[in-house]
Amino acid sequence: MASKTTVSSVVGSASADAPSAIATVFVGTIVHSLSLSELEILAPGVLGVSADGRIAFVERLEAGKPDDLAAALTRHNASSAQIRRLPAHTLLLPGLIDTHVHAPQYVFTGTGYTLPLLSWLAKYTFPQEKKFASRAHAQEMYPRAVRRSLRCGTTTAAWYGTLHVDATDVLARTCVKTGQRAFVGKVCMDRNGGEGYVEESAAKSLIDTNKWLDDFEALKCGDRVRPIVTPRFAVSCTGELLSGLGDLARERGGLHIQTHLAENRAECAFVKELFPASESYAGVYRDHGLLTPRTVLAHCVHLSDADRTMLHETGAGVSHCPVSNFGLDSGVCDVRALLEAGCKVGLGSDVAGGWSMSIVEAMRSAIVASRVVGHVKHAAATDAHAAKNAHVALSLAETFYLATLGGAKLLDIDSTTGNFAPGKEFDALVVNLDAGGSEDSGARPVDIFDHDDAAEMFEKFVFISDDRNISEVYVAGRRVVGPSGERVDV
Ligand SMILES: O=c1[nH]c(=O)c2nc[nH]c2[nH]1
Repeated sequence: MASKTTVSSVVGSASADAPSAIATVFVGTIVHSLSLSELEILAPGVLGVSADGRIAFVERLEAGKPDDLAAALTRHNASSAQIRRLPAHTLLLPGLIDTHVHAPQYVFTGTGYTLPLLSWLAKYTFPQEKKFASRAHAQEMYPRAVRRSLRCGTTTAAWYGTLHVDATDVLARTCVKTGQRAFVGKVCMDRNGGEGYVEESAAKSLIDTNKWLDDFEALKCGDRVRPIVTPRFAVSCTGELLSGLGDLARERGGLHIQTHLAENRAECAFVKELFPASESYAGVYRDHGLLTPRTVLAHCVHLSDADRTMLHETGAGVSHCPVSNFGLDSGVCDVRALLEAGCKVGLGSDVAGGWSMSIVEAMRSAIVASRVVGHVKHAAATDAHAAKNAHVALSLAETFYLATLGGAKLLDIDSTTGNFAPGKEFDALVVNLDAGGSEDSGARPVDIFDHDDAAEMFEKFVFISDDRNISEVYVAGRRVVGPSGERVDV
């Protein structure tokens, strides 16, 4: 499809230049995270986006005082900007961040949830991933996965591809073309793969990874789509490959790294057999130079206190994937313990271990998972005092932080995205809570009533909305999903 940028699809276009004029001003209910515990609800609020796609200002307006908006526009030199008044029952939110998702697995999402991890990999995952040896297959499937992710409001994704250099190149190009902010990884594995789905040696895997990184540089897609070094997990990588990838990430200027850690008990036992000299599964990655402040570790369900301390001390962070942890019956991650240990945490859909691309679904499941952890601890507590202090479940504000600013911190892009702090790029969702049908059709995912205030509308977004409610998606000021859900070609 031909490249097309319409005036209405761009509220600005991010560049590194000096601040530019304010192009668009949104007026309505604005919600974003200031920190783990602070959710700011501006009802009403006003947010200005510069012509360069960055957030120029965001502030509260005094309800019922129209002069307040005029004063804000004058103060910010925005009187000639386009004003977008958001209707009632509409929220302006920062874009969602999926810190762990497998693009080739999109094709079998929703199937296979009767098998545990290692059998599931053998039966579903490796046979499907193998098909991406064909570039044509990748060209057909990857746009579907990335568009679905954008449609669910994911403005940044950390994608796993497959072993194949060519197909992973297609994935990166798809992210560039569709406008999603992304990290894209060529998967590496030199043992314990499926039939015909394993690299012949550590050396070959490293040669291919270097080639893929060289190709990536040649794409010249700037910072918005970046490579991420991707050893699949310790089960499928020899020590030689793990160390080689750790060295490569360091030598190439501190590249991001992603892998899986301690998802399932059988997997943990297997890793113990494969790496008897390491202190723990987390220790395997540390011993091979893979725990850095730019490392994203998916799952982390079965960790000890010492492992959590190790993650905190190395700066490596966790992608919490609750939907997948339920889907593959892997266990329940204690996110509170990770946060208390000072670990960075974001949310991951982990399609297709997870059955949904939606980080909103991940938020709901994160709340449920955290409550389950609390009940289990409560039941195990030996006295009433211990039971009372057993656990504090994740709050709504904390969970939204994990889905946005927490994910940005985990990926080390929080100076660019994650909330609406001035200077960041405008990655945002317009959420229409009236979407899906007429008021009396019974077809709406969300029904808003007169008694619902802004906080309650936001709570309904988290607990009962679906992708029909996400009417517009912006990345760096560019609209990548349109008002009625159509894709804007970029
Ligand atoms: O949920 C998961 N999905 C995967 O593809 C995978 N590979 C290793 N470990 C994994 N866990």
